Amino acid sequence: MILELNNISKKYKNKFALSPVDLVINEGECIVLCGGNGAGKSTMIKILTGIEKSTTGKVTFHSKRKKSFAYMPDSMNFPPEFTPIEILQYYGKFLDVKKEKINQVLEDVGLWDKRNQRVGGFSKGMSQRLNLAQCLLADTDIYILDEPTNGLDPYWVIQFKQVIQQLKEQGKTIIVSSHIMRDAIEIADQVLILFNGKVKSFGTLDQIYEEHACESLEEVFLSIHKKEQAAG
Ligand SMILES: Nc1ncnc2c1ncn2[C@@H]1O[C@H](COP(=O)(O)OP(=O)(O)OP(=O)(O)O)[C@@H](O)[C@H]1O
Repeated sequence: MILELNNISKKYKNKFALSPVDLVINEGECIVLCGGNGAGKSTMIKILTGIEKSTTGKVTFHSKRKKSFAYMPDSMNFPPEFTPIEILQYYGKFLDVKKEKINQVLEDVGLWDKRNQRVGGFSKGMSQRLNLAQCLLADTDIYILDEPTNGLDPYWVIQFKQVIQQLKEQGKTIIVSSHIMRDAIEIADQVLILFNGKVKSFGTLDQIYEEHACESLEEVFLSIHKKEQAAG
């Protein structure tokens, strides 16, 4: 196991954004946190990364590295007057990253040709790819990505999935949040389904389909939705 959540919960005022959850994540797996708007995906990610303090419980990283995870937030406001290369060099200094790695990451996210352009003129998708690039700079065991495919066009969604595949081949652990079920189907080893701050399922797609007697994630979501509505 590389990451452990024990009795993690988050309450804002009187409402649970995340009801208490225990979770074990194994090394080398890609976990997709799936759920609709307000399900608790970002809350869980923020607790994992330490951005938010949990109301109860403890997160334990079992990585032996100094930097135990890299993080891609759902959006980043990069200083508009800087260029991708300047921004990645800045991050690279803290991470002790070599120039070659910065160049490689810029290639991987398709920003090599734009490396000297000011990011103030970037589209949402280009900024999101730079956001992914800053996350990929770190050589670490766990990559935590919050809605990484947001704003990406279909070509870059496919490229993103290839980047994830490469990380998996290197034995990295990846935690991705997404409300796009196709993302989960294509990249997840295990899917965690959140609904109204509650973990409704955690397992492989086959396990989840069996548990809910469904044949697709869409059906699983509809079935959870119906049950929750019926329960009031
Ligand atoms: N800082 C906050 N203060 C109060 N409530 C919050 C705060 N952050 C999140 N919430 C609430 O917690 C719940 C879960 O929100 P969260 O952002 O984790 O959902 P999400 O699954 O990431 O949704 P989305 O796909 O819409 O981004 C929501 O009801 C949200 O309104």
